[in-house]
Amino acid sequence: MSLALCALSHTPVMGVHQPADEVVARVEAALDDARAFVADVDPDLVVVFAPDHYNGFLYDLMPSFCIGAQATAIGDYGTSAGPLPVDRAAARSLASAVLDAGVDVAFSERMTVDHGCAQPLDLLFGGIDTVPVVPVFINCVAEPLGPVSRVRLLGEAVGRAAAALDRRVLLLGSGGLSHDPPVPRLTEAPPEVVERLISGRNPTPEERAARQDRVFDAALAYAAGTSDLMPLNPEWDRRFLEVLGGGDLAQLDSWSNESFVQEAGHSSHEVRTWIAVHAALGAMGPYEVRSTFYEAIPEWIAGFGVTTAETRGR
Ligand SMILES: O=C(O)/C=C/C(=O)/C=C/C=C(\O)C(=O)O
Ligand SMILES: [Fe+2]
Repeated sequence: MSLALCALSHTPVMGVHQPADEVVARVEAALDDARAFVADVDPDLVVVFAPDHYNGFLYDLMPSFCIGAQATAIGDYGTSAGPLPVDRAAARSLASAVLDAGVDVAFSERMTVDHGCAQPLDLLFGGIDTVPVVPVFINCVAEPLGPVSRVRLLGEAVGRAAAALDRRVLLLGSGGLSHDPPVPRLTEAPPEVVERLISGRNPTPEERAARQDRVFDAALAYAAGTSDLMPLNPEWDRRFLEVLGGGDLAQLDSWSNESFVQEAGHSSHEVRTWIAVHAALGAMGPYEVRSTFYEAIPEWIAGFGVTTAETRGR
């Protein structure tokens, strides 16, 4: 049995509008480090904690958390499409254990995932179908959200259950850090967008392309300094990473949801996936960060981080 962790930001803009070559090279080097770490861990199961961006989870029924026993990726923003090789027995076992621990996780036999789940698998494994996975959805965009303490408890419960599987498990977190890309919000959107957030599954290719183009255009404006989207907050990002590295995750319980938005943008809630993976790893004892990378990358509207960690003394 072993647990290891990799957490990384995702961005729809990667490969579309690139930052300077030296920035891309630094990101690639960090991803190379992460890939080497993952190759060394040689996981036979990846538990991937990911948000969704109104592709699989909409306001017709929005759970806080959901474990998928079967899942399909839609292939947005150039990420891989198709069925994920979900380990159904492991998914059921994790879901049962998490429920037993008192965390009311939803369970799906038809989960749809988007780039939030597929991009880190593509980046680390070269595809979404190379290693058995269990996808764990964490709602990071659709307000209202529960407190981050619940995310920590979810992570701890998954970590304990994953350790009991007697497998080499990689805990993979996807999202964040500070960023405020143009993801619509129920309370502010015009009626036609509200309807899409409630029941807009399976848009036409044209509708999807228009949505994606809006994000790409927003990234261009953001990089050019002509956007009114909120600035990245590297200072906040570094403070957050420091807390995670230190292992005392309960400190984050006092960070209110409003403070995330005010200091680091609406989509900084995606760091819930980082909290979950660190809590999961920490559930089995103290851990050590093996590598960490951070850079604010306006071209990608992303405080971009990559962290690997494993149980101390492994
Ligand atoms: O316009 C929409 O409905 C959707 C927009 C997105 O999916 C934007 C995604 C942005 C990220 O995933 C990010 O974390 O920056
Ligand atoms: Fe995202």
